[in-house]
Amino acid sequence: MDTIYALATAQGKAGVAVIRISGPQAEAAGIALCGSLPEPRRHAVRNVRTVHGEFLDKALILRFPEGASFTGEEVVELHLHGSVAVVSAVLRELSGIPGLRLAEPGEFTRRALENGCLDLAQVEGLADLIEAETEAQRVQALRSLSGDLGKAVEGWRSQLIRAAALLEAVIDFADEEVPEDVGPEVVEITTKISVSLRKELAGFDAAERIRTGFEVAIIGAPNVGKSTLLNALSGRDAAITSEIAGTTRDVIEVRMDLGGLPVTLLDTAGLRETDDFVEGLGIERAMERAGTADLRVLLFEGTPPKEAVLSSGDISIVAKADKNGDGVSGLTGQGVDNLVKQITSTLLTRSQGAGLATRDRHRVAIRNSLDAIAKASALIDMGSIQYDIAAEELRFAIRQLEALIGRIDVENLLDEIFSSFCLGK
Ligand SMILES: Nc1nc2c(ncn2[C@@H]2O[C@H](COP(=O)(O)OP(=O)(O)OP(=O)(O)O)[C@@H](O)[C@H]2O)c(=O)[nH]1
Ligand SMILES: [Mg+2]
Repeated sequence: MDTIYALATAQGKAGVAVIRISGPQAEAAGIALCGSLPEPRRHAVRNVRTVHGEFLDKALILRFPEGASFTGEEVVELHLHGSVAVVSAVLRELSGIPGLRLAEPGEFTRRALENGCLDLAQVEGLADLIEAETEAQRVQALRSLSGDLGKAVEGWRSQLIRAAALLEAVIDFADEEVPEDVGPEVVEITTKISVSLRKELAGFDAAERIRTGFEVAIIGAPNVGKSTLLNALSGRDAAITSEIAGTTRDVIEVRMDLGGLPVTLLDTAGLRETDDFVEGLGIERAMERAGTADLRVLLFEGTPPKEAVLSSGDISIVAKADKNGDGVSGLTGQGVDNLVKQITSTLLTRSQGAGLATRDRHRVAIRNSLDAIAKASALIDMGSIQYDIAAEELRFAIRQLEALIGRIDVENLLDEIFSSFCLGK
């Protein structure tokens, strides 16, 4: 196993830069650079030098022994001055030590997974935490990182193993005196687990939205002030506005933090019949994105349009409140705070009940597991003659849950998951 190293902090000037070294030669490499290392899990200040004794930097050194580090391996951390020159000098020195090489993106975390320090769902939680930009994302990512999904899966798994074993015991005794019927006990287990799995599925949409963000589309007729409102909501001049109807063509996206929720606001082309080819394309895009958005804010003047594009929970609001009385005005800011509150509370309601399953991969595994458990229950109802097939279904359900946390069958997933990690993580 190679010893790997990388800059763990961001590139560029900073107060501190941390270089992390992990693997069987981490301590030897640390000693080569620093002369000596602190006690395990303690820190010490050392002069970092080249092998020829040239002084590179004065640094804080941390050492974690094998079995008590993030990766599970020997780890040495060099907390250097956050200088581009210092970092490149130390990296250059490390590259010259035989047996050491630069880590690939996510490789430290990959080793943590391989050494059983984290399960796959925790690895995904860590990736989410690093990506997190809002409070709701931070809280959810920390929950994933804590291993709650793994614990839940372990519970379901051990009960399903028991259920399958009960069925298999009956099969093994088939020619002998028939033991007490295990059907009712197995069905009790599968029913209980199905309820839990269904609850996880129910919380998936909210959790997934918190992870990737909600989309809110501003729609309405041309010239009602959609782009002006987007600019007012986002606090910047993101979209072109003009008195010419049909100004906006492409969908303009602005990322925002609303009450801790990640939200992408969409400004769209004004909806109307048009002979203008390009405007027509814009309207098609507007309809499409508005259709898939989580929430639509319909701006209108005069009588409220009976728009088929709206679904329940959507917001329609009078535009240009400065002229029309009630409603919202992107121009003067009137009613903007209220609209923000309304959007935020709608989305907060939808983000309630977020579950532990945050990715489509989780949803599919839970769905497959549930389906197999349902099949098993139906087979058990048909009598002990079907117990062997029912047990097979349960074994399939167990494997789906095992894949969920990376116990089995995940080699092909790893490259994809780790490709989203940055260098040094
Ligand atoms: N009085 C008033 N004028 C507004 C308000 N919002 C926008 N306007 C004006 O209305 C015109 C159209 O504004 P836009 O924001 O470009 O309208 P839009 O809905 O994006 O229009 P399209 O992109 O063509 O669909 C501009 O001249 C704005 O200055 C408002 O709240 N009050
Ligand atoms: Mg516009």
